[in-house]
Amino acid sequence: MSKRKLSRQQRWRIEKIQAERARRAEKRGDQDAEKLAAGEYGPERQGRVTAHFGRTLEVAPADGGEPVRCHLRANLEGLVTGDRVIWRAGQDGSGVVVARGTRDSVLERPDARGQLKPVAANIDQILIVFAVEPEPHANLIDRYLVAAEATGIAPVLVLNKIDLLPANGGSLRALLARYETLGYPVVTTTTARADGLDALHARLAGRTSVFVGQSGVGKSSLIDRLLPDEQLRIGALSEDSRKGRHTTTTARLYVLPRPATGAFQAPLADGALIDSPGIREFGLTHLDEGQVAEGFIEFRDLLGHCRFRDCRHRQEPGCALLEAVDEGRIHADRFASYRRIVDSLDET
Ligand SMILES: Nc1nc2c(ncn2[C@@H]2O[C@H](COP(=O)(O)OP(=O)(O)OP(=O)(O)O)[C@@H](O)[C@H]2O)c(=O)[nH]1
Ligand SMILES: [Zn+2]
Repeated sequence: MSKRKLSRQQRWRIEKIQAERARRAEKRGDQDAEKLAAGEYGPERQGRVTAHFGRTLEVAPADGGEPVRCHLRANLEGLVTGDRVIWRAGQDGSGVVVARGTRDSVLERPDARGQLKPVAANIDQILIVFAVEPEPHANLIDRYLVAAEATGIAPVLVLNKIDLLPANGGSLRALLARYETLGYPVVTTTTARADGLDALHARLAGRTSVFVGQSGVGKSSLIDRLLPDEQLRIGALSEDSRKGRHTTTTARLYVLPRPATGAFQAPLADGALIDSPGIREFGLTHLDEGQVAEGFIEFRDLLGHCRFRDCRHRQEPGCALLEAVDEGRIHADRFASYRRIVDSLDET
């Protein structure tokens, strides 16, 4: 079969599918309009998307209660987990989403073709999980921080498995102190003690968070402890797995239950966790050299102050960054890390 013929056939198929989709969407739109006009839907309510499967969404009512399966009005596209929406309840227990609220933040991931797609919205903080074992390199922490800074979402460093920390704190404590000096919040955790997650609970309260970090640092263990309601998670998973390969891209929002014990029990506001395998693998993708430099927060005030406008901060005279390194205002390790990350961009 010739290439041309194949592509014509493909085009015909695609057009047919699109026409069918448009027809269905129109029909659904007409039905919606009729139902909305006939008062078959209740009043407008606020909610938040907890999961999405194509054009079907799960929406948690803002005023509490079980999530409701909703479909989208024909003119709404591209909603993701975490989106704030206006929805109306139908008479059959399902609902319709009629509007999307503005987003505070969006987390994007490359899809199968390498194009960035939003996967979750309205995230307040990215929890970068590290552990005493496997021991993190400063460079790895910096990579995550740069990636987080590029999203505009606040990063938080979580050092897990502190039960394995030597009595004097070891070199890791010193490393993390450096990041605290830069202004990054650091939380330490252990799943080995009942009170090991107290500081984390406090950090999660009232915010929407995602966990990222390299394999083996304890993300699953932490999340299992935060969401002890196994049924909830297993139910969500089996539902996702029916969708086959979509599992990796479908993010789910969990409202965190209040901790049953501990000092934080009463005053905590509800927190939420958005999780998916794709989000956990979040790392350094699609950044250019400028974004990497911006991702080092102590560089920011200096950028644009080098003698040469196109300074690459290597050995140029009058480089504001190199001067700051010489004077100790930028830590030499952080600068070395910056260079390593930039060099790795050239390789890809
Ligand atoms: N000593 C100690 N071990 C822990 C702690 N938290 C988790 N672990 C162990 O570390 C190992 C890895 O934990 P996981 O929760 O699977 O790590 P993960 O980050 O989810 O790893 P991936 O699923 O590969 O991304 C397991 O054997 C856990 O039991 C902790 O606080 N202290
Ligand atoms: Zn420079």
